[in-house]
Amino acid sequence: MVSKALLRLVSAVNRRRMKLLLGIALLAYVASVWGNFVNMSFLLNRSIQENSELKIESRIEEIVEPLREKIRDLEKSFTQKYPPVKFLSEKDRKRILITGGAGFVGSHLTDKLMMDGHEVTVVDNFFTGRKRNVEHWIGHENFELINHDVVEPLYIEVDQIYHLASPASPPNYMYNPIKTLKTNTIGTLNMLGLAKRVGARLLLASTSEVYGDPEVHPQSEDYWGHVNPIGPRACYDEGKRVAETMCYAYMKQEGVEVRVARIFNTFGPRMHMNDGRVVSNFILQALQGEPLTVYGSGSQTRAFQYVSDLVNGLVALMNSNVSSPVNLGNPEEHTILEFAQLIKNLVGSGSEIQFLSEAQDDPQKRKPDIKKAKLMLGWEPVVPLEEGLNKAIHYFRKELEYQANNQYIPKPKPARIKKGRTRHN
Ligand SMILES: O=C(O)[C@H]1O[C@H](OP(=O)(O)OP(=O)(O)OC[C@H]2O[C@@H](n3ccc(=O)[nH]c3=O)[C@H](O)[C@@H]2O)[C@H](O)[C@@H](O)[C@@H]1O
Repeated sequence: MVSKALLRLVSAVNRRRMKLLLGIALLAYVASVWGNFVNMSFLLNRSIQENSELKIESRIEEIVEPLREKIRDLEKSFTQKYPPVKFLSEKDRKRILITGGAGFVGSHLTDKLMMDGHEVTVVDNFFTGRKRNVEHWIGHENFELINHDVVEPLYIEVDQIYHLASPASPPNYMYNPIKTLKTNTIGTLNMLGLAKRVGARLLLASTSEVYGDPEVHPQSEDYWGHVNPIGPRACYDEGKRVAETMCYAYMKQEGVEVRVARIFNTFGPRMHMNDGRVVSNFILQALQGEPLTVYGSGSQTRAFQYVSDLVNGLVALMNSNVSSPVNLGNPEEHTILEFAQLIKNLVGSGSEIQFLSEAQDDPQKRKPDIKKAKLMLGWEPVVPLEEGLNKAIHYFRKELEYQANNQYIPKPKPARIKKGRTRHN
């Protein structure tokens, strides 16, 4: 009896223990499944989180990189090195306006006046001028660049005005004759009006073209010229002639101080690749192994001056007391054919010479008489032709490389008038 009762007691205890053990095992199982689940979802969450963090990081990088680049550019512009500039006292420093200051001649004049220590304001409508020509001054405290067309009035305070704004290459000025006329007439009136208002001295960049196809050789300042008033060049030739007339009307009637430079053929770095004048055309053609295009027989003559000589002449004239017109040019005269051969040799090019039809009203002979400039300004050109040409060749070689890297090589422009509607009226 006792033993049975004992057995029952033991088995009851075991059952309870078994139940307890089973309960514990179940709990342990549930806990482990739960643990795995928590672990897995933790890992899953972490990878999702890491993934989206990566995405956010790369998005931030995308946004921030251009900003970083801007900061680098800004830092560069703060530390930009300008060409050396002289210090001028308040009394000697002038406020100078150069219209067409981003063009070929204008940008070299800008360099000289900036380096001499003056405050220079360049006004340009960028028809033939380019920002690249003056970009090395942008940000300098003495320099200002204004995108403005002189056909509209301009109100600024200046002491001197170099009025150069006008296309100067035949294909460019014939491209839109009405605009060329407006620039040289209304533009000059506006600048003379400004000179009158602020008491500034104005130098007009006139041209050897006022002598037209000359019947006097060489041309001195007292020659009145031989211009076809209705020919394709008239918009420029007559535009410049009336610009000279306006200068002397303002001088006589309003007491404006004027200077008139009659500029003969000029060449040098920063001529536009597409300029169309003979020097840039021949050099580009020779460098690219293309035929050198001679218009007519090539027996017509020109005398070429290097741009730095011209710039020195312009500054000397502006600061002189000579108010009558002065020729600025290099009297070394060559036929265009001789010139083609010289450029071919200097470039070392195998290009052929191709004779094309003659340009209408092309002056047959041109050579400046520069006695007046020598006597009254103490000025004469000093850069030998070949030295200047080598500099221009070096410049155009670099320009071709630059253009090739930018996938664009313009062909020299022929001196032909474009048909159809033109821009810039
Ligand atoms: O270079 C300049 O300073 C002058 O250029 C031009 O006068 P132009 O003498 O006709 O200038 P180019 O177009 O360079 O022509 C010079 C001669 O070369 C000839 N030429 C031009 C380009 C060409 O590819 N081939 C060629 O034989 C022309 O027919 C002309 O007889 C402008 O009309 C003047 O205002 C300006 O002062």
